[in-house]
This record gives sequence, structure tokens and C-alpha cells, in this order.
Amino acid sequence: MRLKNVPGARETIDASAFTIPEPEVWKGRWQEVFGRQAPLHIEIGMGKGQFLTALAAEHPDINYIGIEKFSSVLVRAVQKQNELELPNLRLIRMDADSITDVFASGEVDRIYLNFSDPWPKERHAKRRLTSVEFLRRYENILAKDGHVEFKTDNQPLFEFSLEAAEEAGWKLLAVTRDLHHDTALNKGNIMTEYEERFSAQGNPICKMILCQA
Ligand SMILES: C[S@@+](CC[C@H](N)C(=O)[O-])C[C@H]1O[C@@H](n2cnc3c(N)ncnc32)[C@H](O)[C@@H]1O
Repeated sequence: MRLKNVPGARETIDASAFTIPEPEVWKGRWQEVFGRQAPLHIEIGMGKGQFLTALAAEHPDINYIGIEKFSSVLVRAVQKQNELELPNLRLIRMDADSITDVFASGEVDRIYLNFSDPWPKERHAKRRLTSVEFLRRYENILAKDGHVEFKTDNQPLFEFSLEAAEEAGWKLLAVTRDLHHDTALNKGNIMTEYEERFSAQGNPICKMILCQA
């Protein structure tokens, strides 16, 4: 499989070869990677990329970066990216723990978090992508008017996230506990792989949109 338009990318992809090796090199310079100035939206924990590839196809005017920890799933997103030939999408394999090493202050305009792992044990709470610790990291990279959009079917994680947002001093712009029946918030909604799976099981989908106060 060939990779296109990606600085430093290798020609062949396997489970250990990814579109942007050493992403830290591009901190503060992501517009150079895309070769144009445009808003930058990222998804953390993109899995196989169903959501972000559809979004990138729908909005060619936005630069997108997908971040995923595991190569075994990211490789599927790379395949989709290549099939759809999306010049406005780049993918990074990394743990979001080090997100502030990769993006400069104010460089990101929007962060999507979709069906993030719930880490149900209390001792793992800091690993939840909506914990106060992660919100502090997002504060470092988000533009002044940037925001975070979070969807999940996991009610305890949703309530935890609302509390974390309040503790971290974030402002809630929108909230629903039944997205698919919320006409306003569901407008233009793109289903993620997990969203399709869980809503088919009858689980209501929760969504919140947060910005810095
Ligand atoms: C439950 S899946 C959801 C996938 C996709 N967002 C969806 O909605 O279909 C969560 C994904 O987030 C990734 N992930 C979890 N923690 C992460 C982290 N700290 N950094 C990067 N990716 C992470 C996992 O590897 C997994 O692929």
C-alpha cells in the first residue's frame, strides 16, 4: 500500500509503519505538513477511523489529524485514508498522554473524543480522556475559542466527565443524554463505529460540547 502526501512517510505500511513518524518534529508547524493554512481539528482515540475519514471527506476546508494508540486498529484508518485519497487528513500513532509534545499552544481548534475507553476502576481515573488531567493538557493546545466534543454511551463516564469539566473550570456549551433524539445536536451527526454498535443495541448516546471558560 502506498502512502501519499505525507512528509517522512514510508512507502509500505505494516503494523509498525505510520503516516507521521516523530510527530514532535511538527509541533507548531502542522500547517506546513498540510501545505496550507486551515483550522486544525483532531480526534483522540480514533480507532479504525470511520468518523474522521467521513468528516474529512465532508469538510475539505479543514485540516484533520487522527490520533490512536494502537497500530493494530490505526492500520485500518490508514487503509481508509488511502482509499478515499484525503489530502486534509493525517494520522499519528501515539498515546495522548504526550499530546502537548506534539501540538503548540493554541494550535488546535477542535478536539473530538468518541466512545473513549471508560477505565472503570477508580485508580485508573486519570487515564480517562475527559479527566481533569487530560482537560489541562487540552487547555495547553486549544485555540482560545476552541472546543472539545465528547460522545459516549457510558453513563458513568459521562457523569464523571461533567464533574471533571466543572472541576477544571470548563464551560458547557451543549449537553444531551439522547443525541439521536435531539434534533438540534444530532443535525449533521456522523456515527462512529462504536456509536453504530451501541445504538443498535438500544443504548442512548450522550454528547457534550465544552470550551474553556
Ligand atoms: C472504544 S474505542 C473507540 C473508537 C472510535 N473512537 C469509535 O468511536 O468508534 C477507543 C479507542 O481509543 C484509543 N485510545 C484509548 N486511550 C488512548 C490514548 N491515551 N491515546 C490514544 N488513543 C487512545 C483506543 O486504543 C481505542 O482504539
